[in-house]
Amino acid sequence: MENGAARTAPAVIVAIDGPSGTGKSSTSKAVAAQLRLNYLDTGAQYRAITWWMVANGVDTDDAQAVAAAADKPEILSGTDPENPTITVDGVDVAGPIRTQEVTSKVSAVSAVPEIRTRITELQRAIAAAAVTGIVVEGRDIGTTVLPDADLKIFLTAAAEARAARRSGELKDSDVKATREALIKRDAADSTRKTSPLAKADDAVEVDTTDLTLPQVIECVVTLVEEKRAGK
Ligand SMILES: Nc1ncnc2c1ncn2[C@@H]1O[C@H](COP(=O)(O)OP(=O)(O)OP(=O)(O)O)[C@@H](O)[C@H]1O
Ligand SMILES: Nc1ccn([C@H]2C[C@H](O)[C@@H](COP(=O)(O)O)O2)c(=O)n1
Repeated sequence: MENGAARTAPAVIVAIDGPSGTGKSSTSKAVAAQLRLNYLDTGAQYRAITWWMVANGVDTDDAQAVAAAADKPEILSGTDPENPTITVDGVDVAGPIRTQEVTSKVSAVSAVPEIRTRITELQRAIAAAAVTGIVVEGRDIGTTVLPDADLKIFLTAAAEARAARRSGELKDSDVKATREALIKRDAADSTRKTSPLAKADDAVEVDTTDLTLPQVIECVVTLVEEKRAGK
């Protein structure tokens, strides 16, 4: 180190993609907190714009109506992994975006190209402003939003494991119905024309089916540290 100056790690951009319930949010938040990086939940942004459409009476199955309203709501994401926030026109929507109604409509809204253009712009601006770096999780981060990310991870897990994890979060839930709903949402997200859920060619695939959450976090932290060390 020259002149006793403290060595600072270069900003690192980490993209974490994968189907629903593979552990993207839990892993990304923990990795970002451990490595003092920012964190962005892009699914929350698509949920937030879907919440706004529902709250404002827009028919979410009418792609033209959704496209016409794409620029209307102001969506702000707070990127502290210890306290991620999401507001729409100044309203905290962290709770309302997780309702069954929003979950059932978010794939249709996020398939509309004008919605993707709007949200992708927000995501790139947030990533560009992250001084120390950021972990961004979603479906198309490695392929479309941040194709030059320093590290791309694609998380997978068997549908049974994902449904069991999700059912553990929901009161009175039926694992079979949860599994079917996950598979239906993944199919819609993977087959849409614009920027579908997909693994980037240069992503590292991590199958989390038989791994505990701490094991997945450790695996990703190691991959980031190796990348930073230039290995
Ligand atoms: N490896 C794991 N083992 C057991 N449970 C896990 C594991 N990873 C995540 N979970 C749990 O599974 C649930 C879903 O995880 P999480 O929300 O992180 O997934 P996700 O991929 O972000 O899902 P979605 O895309 O639907 O938002 C949470 O309750 C989380 O604690
Ligand atoms: N980069 C992204 C992130 C999310 N979506 C869509 C598709 C998902 O079903 C939905 C909700 O995401 P979740 O909160 O479950 O991670 O949002 C997308 O199209 N692209």
